[in-house]
Amino acid sequence: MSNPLLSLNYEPAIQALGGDYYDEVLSAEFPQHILRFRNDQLLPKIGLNSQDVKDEHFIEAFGKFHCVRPFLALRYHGYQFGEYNPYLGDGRGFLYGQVRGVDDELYDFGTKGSGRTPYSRSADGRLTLKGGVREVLAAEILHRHGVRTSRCLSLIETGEGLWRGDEPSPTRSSVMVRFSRSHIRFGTFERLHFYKRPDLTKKLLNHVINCYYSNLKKENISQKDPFQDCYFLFYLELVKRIAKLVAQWMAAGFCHGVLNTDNMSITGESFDYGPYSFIPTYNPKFTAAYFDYSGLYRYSHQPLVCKSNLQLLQEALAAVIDRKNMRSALEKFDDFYLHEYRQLMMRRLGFKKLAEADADKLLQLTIKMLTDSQVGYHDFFLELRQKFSPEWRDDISQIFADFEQPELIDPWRQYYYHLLQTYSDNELEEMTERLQQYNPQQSLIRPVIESVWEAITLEDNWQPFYDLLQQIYD
Ligand SMILES: Nc1ncnc2c1ncn2[C@@H]1O[C@H](COP(=O)(O)OP(=O)(O)OP(=O)(O)O)[C@@H](O)[C@H]1O
Ligand SMILES: [Mg+2]
Repeated sequence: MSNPLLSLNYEPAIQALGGDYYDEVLSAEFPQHILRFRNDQLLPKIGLNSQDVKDEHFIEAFGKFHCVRPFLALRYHGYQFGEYNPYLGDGRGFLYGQVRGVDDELYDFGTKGSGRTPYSRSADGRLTLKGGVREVLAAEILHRHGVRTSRCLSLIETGEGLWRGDEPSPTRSSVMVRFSRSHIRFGTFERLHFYKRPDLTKKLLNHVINCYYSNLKKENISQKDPFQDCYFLFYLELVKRIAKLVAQWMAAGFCHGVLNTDNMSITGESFDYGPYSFIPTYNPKFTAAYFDYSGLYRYSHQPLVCKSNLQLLQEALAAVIDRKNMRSALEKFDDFYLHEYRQLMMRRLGFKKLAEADADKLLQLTIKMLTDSQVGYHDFFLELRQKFSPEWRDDISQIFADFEQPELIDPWRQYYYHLLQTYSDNELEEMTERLQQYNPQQSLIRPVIESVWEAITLEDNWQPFYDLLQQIYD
């Protein structure tokens, strides 16, 4: 039987742009291929039935890379911790192929850990198995939180021993295939600016608008240049998407860890889950990456950093888009962000339509209570989901009745009670449903990941990993 993953109708959209944007590369050959994760939820999105795709098919396509298509290591630069780095690019991955989803949108299969490329510098082109496991888990839980994220399609253990400074070594190896809207990064444009190629910038931007912002084009066709009216709208839409994305991270309690411009997608999708961490308790200074010595990418800095990355991008896009227009678009970032963050936090608290002043007050009291009490960030929302009862409207003493430090929750409790007063029985029922939808059962704080990894590394026991994935979906 032919391999459904190999017989997909691959569209060479990036390849069609020409060789200025990539290098053709080969995959590494691995001593072993053990499929550790396959994402059956993604297969229907590309028109495949999971029963038709066997484990061997994943291994053949995404472990052994039996395929004649050229694999493309994409070229990019980026600002890393504030410093411009012109030595980046896909150093351990490539664009495997692009496919049209059943929703008619274009998707990328991108690898991670598939071998050395011209951009590997002195590194090995590999991904540790732990790194792969962490990325699979982050993407799935962020998806559960409603974050616009890339997801892993497969993770295959590859039987090599890797040496890493941040893992006991030798450590096990893997290769991952990521399913995303696009692997075009802010840094892809920054590189074109660095080489002073406005022609290539414009060509790539037109491609991005065509594929990922096509609604703008339909609404704004002008006679002379069909893109001319879209450029500013594209940047405005990107500002909106990034503001929304960072609000989604903040509400989920997610700290990405490495918000360099090479890790920011031009489609506004979230990706690259390396040293990320979910905050255990509400702490603005929480920093995920051990090498982030100054705390530049700490939890509370994320909106600011994303805004400043958007500002840096203006430099690269100025060859095509009017600077003044981009500046005025970016001025809207804070409003977009606050609007989204407020709304998401209200949903986690069970509310849908609160007046802005009420929402702001409840948000402020929630953050104060979470900060002062240092109750688990995830635990608080999960307990709210589990304990919430329509009876809270009529009896304030039932609201978080057994909270350990009652004086710290009291102002929050009073206000929450006050807000419930106008709610009908029906509305309270809807709140119960909303609390379930927006507050997942499962958390992904570090000890949770470490315990899954411990079972894998000590006993080669993968059951806790599969159980955790199941709990994420529940
Ligand atoms: N083990 C490695 N071998 C070769 N290059 C590497 C390795 N680890 C990181 N790099 C390169 O270092 C740069 C920054 O790495 P970073 O961790 O942000 O990206 P990545 O995780 O490899 O990939 P992606 O951003 O696609 O998730 C990239 O150019 C990346 O390709
Ligand atoms: Mg990266």
